[in-house]
Amino acid sequence: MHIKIGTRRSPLAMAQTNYIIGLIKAKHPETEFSLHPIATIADKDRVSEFHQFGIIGVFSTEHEEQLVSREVDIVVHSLKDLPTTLREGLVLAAVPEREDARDVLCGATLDNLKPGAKVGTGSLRRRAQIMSLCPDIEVVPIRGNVGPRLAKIDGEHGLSAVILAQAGLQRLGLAGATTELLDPQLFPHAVGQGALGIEARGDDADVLAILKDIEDPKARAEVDCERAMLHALGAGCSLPVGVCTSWKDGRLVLHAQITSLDGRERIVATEEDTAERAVELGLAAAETLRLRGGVAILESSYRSFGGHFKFLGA
Ligand SMILES: NCc1[nH]cc(CCC(=O)O)c1CC(=O)O
Repeated sequence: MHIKIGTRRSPLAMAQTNYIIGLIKAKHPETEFSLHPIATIADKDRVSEFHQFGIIGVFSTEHEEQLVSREVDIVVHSLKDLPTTLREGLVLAAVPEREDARDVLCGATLDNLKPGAKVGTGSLRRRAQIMSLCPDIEVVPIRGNVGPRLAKIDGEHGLSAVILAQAGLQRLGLAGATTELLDPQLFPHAVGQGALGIEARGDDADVLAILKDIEDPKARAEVDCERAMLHALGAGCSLPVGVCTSWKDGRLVLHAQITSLDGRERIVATEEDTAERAVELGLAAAETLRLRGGVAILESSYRSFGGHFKFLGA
């Protein structure tokens, strides 16, 4: 069996793709692979902030074309960057074991961020949540690969800290840069964060059978529930929706938070159910957030999209 893999060229995408090749080879040593690198919208447009792209898949649109045209057979995604609606004919074929899903600070820690300190992040969720915890700091929008983002700490932009995902740092061998793991109950992470997802064609039975062998049922239940919630809210990964999924006596517990962009308003919901009802659990959490006014906050975040080239308030 020969599997063609579509991948971005960024160090993180390459590390993730190679990791998945290793997982598949451990179960099916005879499998051969070829890599088909591609530039996504996110690679071609290095200027816009992510939320300006709206809820389209800035990392996934070109990949889905590669899959549909059969140029490639599978694509490895950071699940948090994969929209909750896939292109017709494509499926989320497998979710392997999840890495640490937490967000982290690199540079200054929460306790020693001084008033006026600058914290770098390109995500509206991280922006809203750090403003909520530390109202007197300044958030500076940054994007780019993980390495260059770390290099901005204490550099020309005067950033005291940047917020990143622990999973990405670990996959790049850069976890030594983490100075504080943020408690996900206080600082919930993005839907799907820390998990990889492999997208394939829904009718490609041979490939789907191989991919099933690297699935982790717990990780799958977690991301199914988180993604069902995000889908019901109509939100994408860059909106201020955070989650923290845990297990209690074999049951899945979903804690979710919507934060206003200025950090002043916070709507939370905590629901639990069995793993088999992961999707229903996600929908229940979305409904609770809606009843508590969370959707109104998201709608006002959407309105701040509208083609502006600066963050609201930045
Ligand atoms: N949006 C970029 C992105 N996509 C996935 C990760 C990290 C790895 C993961 O969450 O699985 C990152 C970098 C970051 O947010 O720090």
